[in-house]
Amino acid sequence: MKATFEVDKVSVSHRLKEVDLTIPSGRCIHILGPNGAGKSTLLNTLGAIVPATAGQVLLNQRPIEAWPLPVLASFRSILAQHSEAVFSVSVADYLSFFSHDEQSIVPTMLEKALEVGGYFSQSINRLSGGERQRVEICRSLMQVWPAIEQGEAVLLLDEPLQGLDIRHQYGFLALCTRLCELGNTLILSCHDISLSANYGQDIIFMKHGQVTSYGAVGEVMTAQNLENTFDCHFAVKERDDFLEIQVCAPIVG
Ligand SMILES: Nc1ncnc2c1ncn2[C@@H]1O[C@H](COP(=O)(O)OP(=O)(O)OP(=O)(O)O)[C@@H](O)[C@H]1O
Repeated sequence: MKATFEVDKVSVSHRLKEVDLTIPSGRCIHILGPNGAGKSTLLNTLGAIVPATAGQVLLNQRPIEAWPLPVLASFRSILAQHSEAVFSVSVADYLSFFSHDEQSIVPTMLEKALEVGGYFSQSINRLSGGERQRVEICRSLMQVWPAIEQGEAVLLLDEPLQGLDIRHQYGFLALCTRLCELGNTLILSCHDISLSANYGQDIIFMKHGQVTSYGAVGEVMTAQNLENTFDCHFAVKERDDFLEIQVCAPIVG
């Protein structure tokens, strides 16, 4: 079963305004927009955490609120922007709650990208912000790992790159590409425009609770769209396979 979203004129009071989107399965979609644009709200509405006050979200033609929670939880995972406090358990114990494998706690593909094995004996509450974020990304993916292996997962990640050092940012983005190649659908919010330009397949630009532009990176990653979204001057240059994004200055007045 491949996951497809149809978002039909979805509003959430004072937070989202008449959002229309069709999101096919197997894509790696980055949501970009300034603070307060509605990125987290959109992710939470797609994930059935925040209900729409008008319009409808369909997941595989079925209203999102009509999915039984245990079924939804078997293939849809959410990484929240701020992780909840956890009891003082070791990282190994924490992750083992979400493990589907008796041989090793963390799947090899995740360990290669996130390198959490070195923290197994440490208490989760004593990790640095970035270390904790890697553990939380790992947890969110392990939660639906059988669906990921089948290429049927929907991964909704709110600012997953937050706090990651450069090595783990690139490791994680390469992992995202691999997960989408398997057929999984990945939707994440991000504040690093250059990384999104080069690692996202599709971009959703948001501002003031509305989607201002949505499409393949090559079509929508234009200086005009960036300026409209962020109120800054931009230069976009294509170099070989690489899109170079320069922020020149905020638009004044
Ligand atoms: N629980 C809530 N109840 C009411 N309004 C909220 C709630 N959470 C967020 N908002 C408001 O909704 C708007 C969109 O917030 P949202 O968190 O979706 O933005 P965002 O694009 O994810 O921002 P950021 O980049 O700062 O994380 C903001 O104006 C915010 O103040």
